Amino acid sequence: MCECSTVGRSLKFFNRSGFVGGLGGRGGRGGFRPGKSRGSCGSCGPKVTYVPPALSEDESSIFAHYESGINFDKYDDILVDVSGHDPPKAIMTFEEAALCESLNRNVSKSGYKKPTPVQKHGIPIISAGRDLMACAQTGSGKTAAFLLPILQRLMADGVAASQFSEVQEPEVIVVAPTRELINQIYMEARKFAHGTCVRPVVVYGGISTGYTIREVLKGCNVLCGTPGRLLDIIGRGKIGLSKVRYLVLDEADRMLDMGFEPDMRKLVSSPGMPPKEDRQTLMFSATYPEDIQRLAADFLKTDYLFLAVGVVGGACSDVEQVVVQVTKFSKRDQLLEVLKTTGTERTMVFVETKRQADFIATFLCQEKVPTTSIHGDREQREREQALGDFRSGKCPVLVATSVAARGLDIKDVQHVVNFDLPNNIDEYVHRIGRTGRCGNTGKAVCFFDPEADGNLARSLVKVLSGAQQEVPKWLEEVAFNAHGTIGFNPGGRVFASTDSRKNDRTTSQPAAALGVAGDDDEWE
Ligand SMILES: Nc1ncnc2c1ncn2[C@@H]1O[C@H](COP(=O)(O)OP(=O)(O)OP(=O)(O)O)[C@@H](O)[C@H]1O
Repeated sequence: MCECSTVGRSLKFFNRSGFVGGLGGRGGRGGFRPGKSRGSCGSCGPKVTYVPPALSEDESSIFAHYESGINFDKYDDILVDVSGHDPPKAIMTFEEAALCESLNRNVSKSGYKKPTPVQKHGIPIISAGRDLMACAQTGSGKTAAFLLPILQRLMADGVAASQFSEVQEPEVIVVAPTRELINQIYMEARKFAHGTCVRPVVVYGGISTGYTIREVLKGCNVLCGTPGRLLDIIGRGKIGLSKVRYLVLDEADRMLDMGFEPDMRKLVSSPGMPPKEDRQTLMFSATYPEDIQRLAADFLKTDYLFLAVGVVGGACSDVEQVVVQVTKFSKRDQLLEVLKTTGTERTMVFVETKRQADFIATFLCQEKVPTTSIHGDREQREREQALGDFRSGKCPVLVATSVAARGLDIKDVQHVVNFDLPNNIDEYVHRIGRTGRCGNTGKAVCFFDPEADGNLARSLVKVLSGAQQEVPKWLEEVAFNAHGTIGFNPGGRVFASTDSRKNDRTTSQPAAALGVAGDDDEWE
């Protein structure tokens, strides 16, 4: 998606506010000069010339990881439901996965001792050649659940990247909705494939197309991409699809909602792409509205398996959720109050709009809170710098739009603040899932303005009770008043409870009505 259309808005804001940067000491005005590159599609505005810094080849950086937390073993208590015909038996250990030696070595260097439930079930399902729609809570290891069995198959078959081919023919395509997330998935693939002949490559908007093509032409077995850039590279004839064996949709519900669905349809109908009967299609997310599940079936073989770890769409129970009643004008002071208690602990603050992200980040900088920001109006260089400064702890506060809501796995994020609530509950579940990952605990504070957020009250109450969190009395009242008594059942579920093939009736909100990211940001 091209970002050109947003320049005018940003310029106006920056000129009026006199903002001169300070978001983590970088970025700011420089990125918004007229005439400076804003386009990512390559066909409008000046060419994007950004080339990301070379990656370290040092093993300690490739295998850097954080420790699993005190609740890691509690994953085993979560109910798992696999539906569909004849599912293979789950594995209990990585040894049972019978990974080849180099993959096994990379798994242990990554600090993985035992598989999480989505891995215990997902690995044998994928190894058995089945299509899969998998749902498991945020931070519970879905990435390795698809990467390990795929890489195992490629390694067992002796697949090797060829740098002598003008058209690269990857065996695997992984798509995800945001640049930072696809880059993270690529880094995981690179880690697990380390020291083998399998070569992952990543393509996404905001970086030089020439550089991207050169990287692809060095050899490509696992192509990770955001949809727009992926289709662009395919359209330039640099990628042949006839060898694709695996198509993975991470954040699958997002990839199939109205924002990305056309691109996904274009991808699967691109020349050379094997039909669904001749490839394995794998979908992963923590949330799956039922209508998206139905739509997803178009991409999957009819005998696909549905794996649900816990309640589909449920929030991670390792995150303590607190809801604070606010008014529009008290939010900024309350944010400062919250940040006073969190001190220098890493905190993500989610806001509704790009403009609001800049505004709040500037405000916090002025209040001497080292803060940076990430959203779709920042150049890729700035986005990566912001994430780097947040990861390193240089800026312990990151103000973000929903562009950072899904998938990002950042060490030591202890707090998530929903300064503005998103307009759909799934987005809330993903946002708070940036903390409390891999068995660690975390805290999420959400500012609830009854004037603005009343429509979310009911689903919020249900998410809270579903994750055994305290539901404030006032919130129950708001939910009750917003919807009356009929159909209001705080203890009930707002989620698609399971595989939509089991249900005749649709209970969830149509994805079309949910909109896309839940804010004004462009994701790709
Ligand atoms: N078996 C394991 N043992 C230890 N750590 C693991 C294991 N599996 C995954 N992890 C780590 O847990 C963290 C979360 O994993 P991952 O990012 O794959 O979660 P996810 O389920 O995809 O989350 P989200 O829904 O937010 O995208 C990562 O740092 C990953 O390296």
